[in-house]
Amino acid sequence: MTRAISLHQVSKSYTRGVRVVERLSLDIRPGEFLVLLGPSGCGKSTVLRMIAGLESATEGEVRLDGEDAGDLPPSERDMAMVFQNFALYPSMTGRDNIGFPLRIETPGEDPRPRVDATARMLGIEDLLDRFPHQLSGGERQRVAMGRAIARHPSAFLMDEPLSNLDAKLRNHLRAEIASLTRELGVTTVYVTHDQAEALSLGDRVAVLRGGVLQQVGTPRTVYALPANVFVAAFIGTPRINLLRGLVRAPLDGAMSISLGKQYLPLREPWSVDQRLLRVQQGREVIVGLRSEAVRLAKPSEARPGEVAISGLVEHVEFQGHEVLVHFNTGSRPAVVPDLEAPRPVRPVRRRRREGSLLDRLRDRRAGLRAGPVVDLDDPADAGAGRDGEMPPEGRLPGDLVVRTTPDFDLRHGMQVPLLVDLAHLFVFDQHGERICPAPARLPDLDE
Ligand SMILES: Nc1ncnc2c1ncn2[C@@H]1O[C@H](COP(=O)(O)OP(=O)(O)OP(=O)(O)O)[C@@H](O)[C@H]1O
Repeated sequence: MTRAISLHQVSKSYTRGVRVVERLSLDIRPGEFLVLLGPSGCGKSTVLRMIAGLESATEGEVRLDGEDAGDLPPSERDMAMVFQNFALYPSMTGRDNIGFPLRIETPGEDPRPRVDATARMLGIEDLLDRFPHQLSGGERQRVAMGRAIARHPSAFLMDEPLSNLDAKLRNHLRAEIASLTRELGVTTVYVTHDQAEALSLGDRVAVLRGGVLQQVGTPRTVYALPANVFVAAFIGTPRINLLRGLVRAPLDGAMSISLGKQYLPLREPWSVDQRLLRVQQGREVIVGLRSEAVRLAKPSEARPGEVAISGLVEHVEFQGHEVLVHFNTGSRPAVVPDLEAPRPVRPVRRRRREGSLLDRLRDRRAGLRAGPVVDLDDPADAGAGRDGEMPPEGRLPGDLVVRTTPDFDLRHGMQVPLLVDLAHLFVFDQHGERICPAPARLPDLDE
C-alpha cells in the first residue's frame, strides 16, 4: 500500500522565535515522487524528519492518508528512510543488514525469502555475505536501498542518498532509484540540494528557501516558468543570466528594457505578457535570460522575436560537446541572496601592482579589447540595439553566459553579435517575483 502525505501549514522552530520551516503546505499524492530541493540549511531534512515522525511540527499538521499523524510514532508510520551516510550496521553482513528491520517487524518470520527477492531486484546477490567495510560506496548504498525496499513500506523518505558517491555512480544509481520507485509505485519524498538530480528524478519538485516553499511543480514548470528569481537562479545549468534592467515605455508607444549600455527593444505586436510590462515604466527590474535564449548570430539573421545586442568575449569554457561563452555586455548582474554558490564576480581593479603575471595578463586583455571582430560579425549591423560603446575596463566582466557549439573559434577580447529571443525572456520585479511571463500563466503549462 502506498500513501498520501500532506503538510498543512506546518512550521518548525528548534529555538523559540526562529522558524526553520514556515507554514509549509504540500500535498503529495499516493505513488508520487516528490523532490524537496533547496540550498543547505533551508529546512529540507527537517521537513523529511517531520514526515517520518522523528520531529514534531511546532505548528500545523502532518497528515497521512488524510489523518492527522501528530501522535503517530515513527514505527507506526510504515515508512523507510535512506540516508546520505548509508547507516548500515558495521558488524552485520549485507544479508543481516537488509533482514534486520524485517526481524524487528515480524519476529517469528524467516526474513530470507524477502531478503533474497530484494537482492535479486537490486542485483546485489553476491554482496549479501560481505560486511559494510568490504563494500564500495555504491554497493553500500544499494544494500541500504535493499534494507528500505525489503520492508515493503508505504513510503520512502530519502535524504541526499547519493551525495557521498562520485558523479558517475550517482548518475547510475539515480536511474536505478527512478526505475525502482516507479516499479514499486511507492510514494517517495527525496531531499537534495542538487537541481539536476531533482529535475531528473521528480514527478514534482518543491523548492524551499529559508524554510519557505517557493514553488512546487513539475520539473518542466519550475524550469520554464519559475515563480521567482530564486527558483530561476537555483534551477538550470549554466545558471540563468540575471541582469539589472529598466523598463522604458514612453507615451509615444515604443517599449524597451535598458540593460545598462545596451537595450532590448520590444517591438509591436506585443505579446500579452509584454503589454503588461508597460505598467513597469521607469521601474528597475531583473531580466532573466537562460543561456539558450541567446545565440551568436548577426542582426541580419534575426528571426521574428529576436533582437540584436553584442558582447565582448571574457572567457570561453570548453565542455566538449558545447562551449559556454562568458560575455561582457555592459550590464550589471543582479545578485540573488541565499544561493549556495553565486557566480563568482571578479572585483573591480583599483590599483595596479607592477610586474606581476596578473598584470601582464591584464595588459594582454586590455590589448585585446580593441582587438579582432569575429567573422560572423557585420560591423555595420553590430551596433543595432546598442546605446553606446562597450564599457571601459573596470566594469564587472562576464555578465552574460551563452551556450554554443564548439564550431566558433572564439577568443578573449572579441566583440560578437548576439540575438536574444524575446520569447525566452523572463522579467522579475524588484522583489524577485516573476512579472513576465505573467504569473497567471503558471498553472497551465503541463499540470
Ligand atoms: N536539532 C536541531 N536543533 C537546532 N537547530 C537545528 C536542528 N536541526 C536542524 N537545525 C537547523 O535548522 C535549519 C534547517 O536544517 P535542515 O537540516 O533541515 O536543513 P537542510 O536543508 O536539510 O540542510 P542540508 O542540505 O545542509 O542538510 C538549519 O539552520 C539547522 O541549523
